[in-house]
Amino acid sequence: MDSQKSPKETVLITGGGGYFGFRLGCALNKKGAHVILLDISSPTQTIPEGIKFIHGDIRHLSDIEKAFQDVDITCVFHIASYGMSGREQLNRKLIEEVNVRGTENILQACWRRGVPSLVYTSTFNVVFGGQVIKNGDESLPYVPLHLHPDHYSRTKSIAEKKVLEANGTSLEKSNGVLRTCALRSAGIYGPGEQRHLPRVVSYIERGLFKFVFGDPKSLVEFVHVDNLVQAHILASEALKANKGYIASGKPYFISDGIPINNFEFFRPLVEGLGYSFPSIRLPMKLIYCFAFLTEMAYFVLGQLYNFQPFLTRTEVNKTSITHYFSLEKAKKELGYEPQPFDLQEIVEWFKARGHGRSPGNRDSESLIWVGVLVLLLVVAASMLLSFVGLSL
Ligand SMILES: NC(=O)c1ccc[n+]([C@@H]2O[C@H](COP(=O)([O-])OP(=O)(O)OC[C@H]3O[C@@H](n4cnc5c(N)ncnc54)[C@H](O)[C@@H]3O)[C@@H](O)[C@H]2O)c1
Repeated sequence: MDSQKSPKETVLITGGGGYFGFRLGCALNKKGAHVILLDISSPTQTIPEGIKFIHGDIRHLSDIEKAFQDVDITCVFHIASYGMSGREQLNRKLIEEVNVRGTENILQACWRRGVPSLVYTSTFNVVFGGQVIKNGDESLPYVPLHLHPDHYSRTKSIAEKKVLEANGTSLEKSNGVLRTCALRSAGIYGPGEQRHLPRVVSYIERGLFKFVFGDPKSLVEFVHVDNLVQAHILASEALKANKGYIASGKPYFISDGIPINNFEFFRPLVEGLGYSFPSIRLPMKLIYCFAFLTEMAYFVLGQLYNFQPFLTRTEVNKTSITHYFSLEKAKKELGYEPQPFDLQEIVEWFKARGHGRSPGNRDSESLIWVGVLVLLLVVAASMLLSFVGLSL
């Protein structure tokens, strides 16, 4: 989206009401593009002038077609998704409808309306299924669908394949073809992020962040929202003739390029908010059993009370098994250069909203939660011991 060359381009962002989609929309708007955000939820922030928000559900082709009508869209950024974390991970039907059927609908609309390019926001999970990966590259195979530990990752993988297979297919309204690529993102962070950070902060504040787990040497990766924005803008450029369509039909891994232990990544946030970083480390297998229990509890009790499961098994894998990837291909072909960021701006963001420890703010609620947590850990430990006993 080079403002010098193409100031009047129109882009459509599915999931543009969400954290990343909105940030991308604002960046593209600043660069001079006309931006349309399509989402079932409005952005939580004020929509800047020049950006149009359309309320629509990607599960319904008619909603998408309304958003596409009367404009010549040059690029679709397909970001909308469902089921990434917490209790959402357990709603298989909705996950499939949004991630798979929604993606099929978006492709349909691109073909019918002659949209020449589509950038899909994918995830590391399409190749990570709980196995150790060190400096993996794009030649890694997809995780076989039946081996995915969760439906979100499985459906993101199906959707990514559909998007990449659509590369080079004919458009109905013109002689051109659709060009597509996929950016496989690490875990996203940044000020105002709503999916992971508030949950982490609520655990810290409720006194539940009392232990870490897994091997301290395990390494994972994150991506600052603005690095991911940069990568998406570069990817859309790399689907154009003047860049030799270099990204056509390809996936790229995108992260900050700094493998780090998951819990160490959050240390500046914990300490910056005035809390002590936990000194207890529990075995990963115990936490995996514990996550299984919390998922079971959600299946049984979630109908009556829609609470947030403390952790899911996928989250245990994602946080404690080494998996990080090379950025070589994204750097070489897209010109991606991740900028350095730290968590200080996030600490400030939370403090400005009244978070952070004040002396003596431990209350009875946090003691109750700690009690529940300990009880579940004891049950998980006895389950683990009986599994070990059975397998001996
Ligand atoms: N957050 C992460 O750590 C992470 C990691 C890897 C990949 N990703 C991918 O990045 C993208 C953005 O993630 P995010 O953290 O900004 O998520 P988000 O939840 O903030 O944004 C997703 C948006 O999609 C919208 N949406 C859901 N169902 C929809 C539907 N049926 N129709 C229209 N819109 C719908 C939601 O309302 C939401 O605004 C997703 O594709 C996700 O799979 C995220």
